[in-house]
Amino acid sequence: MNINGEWVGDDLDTINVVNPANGETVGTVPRGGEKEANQAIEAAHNAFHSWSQLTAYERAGYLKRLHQLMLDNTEELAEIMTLEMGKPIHESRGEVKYAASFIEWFAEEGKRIYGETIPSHVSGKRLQVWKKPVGVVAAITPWNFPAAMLTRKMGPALAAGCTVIMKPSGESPLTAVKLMELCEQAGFPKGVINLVTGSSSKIAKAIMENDKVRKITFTGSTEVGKILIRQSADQVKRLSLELGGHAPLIVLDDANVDVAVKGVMASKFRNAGQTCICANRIYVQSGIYDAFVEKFSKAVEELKVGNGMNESVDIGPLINQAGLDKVNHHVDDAVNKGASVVTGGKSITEDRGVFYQPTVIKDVDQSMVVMQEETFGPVAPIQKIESLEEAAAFANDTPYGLAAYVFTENVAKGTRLIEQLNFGIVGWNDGAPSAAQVPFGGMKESGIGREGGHEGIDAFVESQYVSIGME
Ligand SMILES: NC(=O)c1ccc[n+]([C@@H]2O[C@H](COP(=O)([O-])OP(=O)(O)OC[C@H]3O[C@@H](n4cnc5c(N)ncnc54)[C@H](O)[C@@H]3O)[C@@H](O)[C@H]2O)c1
Ligand SMILES: O=C[C@H](O)CS(=O)(=O)O
Repeated sequence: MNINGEWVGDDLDTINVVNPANGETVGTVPRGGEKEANQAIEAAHNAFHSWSQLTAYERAGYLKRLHQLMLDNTEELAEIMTLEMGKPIHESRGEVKYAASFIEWFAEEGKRIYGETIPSHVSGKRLQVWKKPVGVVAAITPWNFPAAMLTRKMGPALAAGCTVIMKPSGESPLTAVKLMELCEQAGFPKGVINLVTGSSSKIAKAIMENDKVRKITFTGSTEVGKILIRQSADQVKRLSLELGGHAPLIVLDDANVDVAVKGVMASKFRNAGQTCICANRIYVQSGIYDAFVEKFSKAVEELKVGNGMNESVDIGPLINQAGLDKVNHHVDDAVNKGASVVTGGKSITEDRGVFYQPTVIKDVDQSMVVMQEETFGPVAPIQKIESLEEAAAFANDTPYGLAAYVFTENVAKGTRLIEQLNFGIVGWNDGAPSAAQVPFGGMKESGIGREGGHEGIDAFVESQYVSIGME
C-alpha cells in the first residue's frame, strides 16, 4: 500500500495473489482495513488544496510523464497483469496501451473544463458558472482490466484537480502496485494518489463513513454497485457506477458474414469472455443462420487455450474456480433445456489451472440461464430469430443495458434496430468499440454516468453558479 507517498503495511497480514493458470502464488499485498483507508483519505484530503490550485497545464505535466512511463514499462506491466489474472500476454500489452491512453487523453481534457457566462435578466447583475474539482475521490476497481479500469478513473480525476485513493481488486492488485510506483516516478506530490489493498468491505466502510470523501467511482458487479448506492445515501456521496452487462449481438440476414464472424470473435473471446461488454447472447436471423454458425464455429475451433504467458495462446484461464463453476452451470443448464453443443463445452483443469474450452452452443432460448445472467466466460450461445422486431424485443429483455452489437450492411435496418436498443454502447459491424475519447457506460442496471470522453471528466467536477451584484 502507498499512503501519503510512503509504502506501508509490512506489519499487516498479507493476501496471496494467485496465478489462475497454475495456482501458483505470484505475489502478496498487505491486508489493509479501516485504519489504513482513513489514513489514505486524510492524506488525499491534505493534498487536495495544493493539487487543485495547480493549473490544468501543470497537472497535465505530471499526467504526461505517467503516460510515457506506462509505455516505457509496457512489458513489465503486461507480465504482472498476465501472471496475476491470466489474460494472454498480447492482450495485456494492449491493455497497458489502452490504459495509458486514458492518462494521455485526460491530461489534455483537463485544459478544456470550461465555465460559462449567462445573460442576466437585470442590468445590475452578472451571472456566471464556475467549475470546481469535486474533491477527494475513492476509486474501486475490478480484476478483469487491472490497469485500464484504474486509469479510466485516475486520468480525469487528477486532471480535474481531485486527489485519489485507489482500491483495486484483491484478485489482481499487483498491477496497481506497479502503477503506483510509476506515479511516484512521475513525481506526483505526496498524498495526491494513494493505494490501499485489503478487505474491500472494511475499506469501503471507511470510505462511506468519512465525509472527506466526496466522490466514489466504482467499476464492478451490479450487485456490489447496489450496495454502494445504499451506503452512499447517508452523506450523499457523488457516485459513478460502471456495472455488469449482458450484451446481445444481432446478426441480420443482410450482414456480411465474414464481418459478423470477426466481430463476434473480437467481442466474445477477449479476456476469455471476461469483459463487461462481451457478447453474452447471439441472435442470428434465419436466412444467414446456417452460414454464420458454420463459419463462426470453425473460427472458434482455431482458438488456442493455455497459459497466457505463451505468446500463441488466445484463451487464458478464468479468474478462479467460482468463475469456472458459473460457466459450467450456464452450459449444463442450456444443454439440459434442449440446447446443443457445436464445439467445446468442457472445462480443462490441469496444473491447478482453471480453463474452459471456447464454446458454441445453438438452439438456445430465453429460458436458459446463459441468456439471462452474465456468463463471464468463453461461451457463445446462438438463438435463431425471424425478424428485426423480434431481435429488438429479445435484446431488450434484460435488466442490463451496457453494450449491444448489430451486424447488417443495410443502413435503414441498422438504424431502425439500434434506435430500439436500450444500451449505452452499440457496436455496428464492430465488435471492439472501446476507446478513451468516447462515453463508455450503461443504461438500466449497468450503471450511472459515463467514463471516457468529455462526459468522463464531468464526473469529477462540480458546477458553481455565481451571481454577481453590480449595483
Ligand atoms: N461497466 C464496466 O465498465 C465494467 C468494467 C469491468 C468489469 N465490470 C463488471 O465487474 C464485474 C467483474 O468484476 P469483479 O468480479 O471484480 O466485480 P466485484 O463487484 O466483485 O468487485 C469489484 C470491486 O469491488 C470490490 N468490492 C467487493 N465487494 C465490495 C463491497 N461490499 N463494498 C465495496 N467494494 C467491494 C472488490 O474488491 C473489487 O475491488 C462484472 O460484473 C463485470 O461486468 C464492469
Ligand atoms: O470489462 C469491461 C471493460 O470496461 C471493457 S473495455 O476494456 O473498456 O472494453
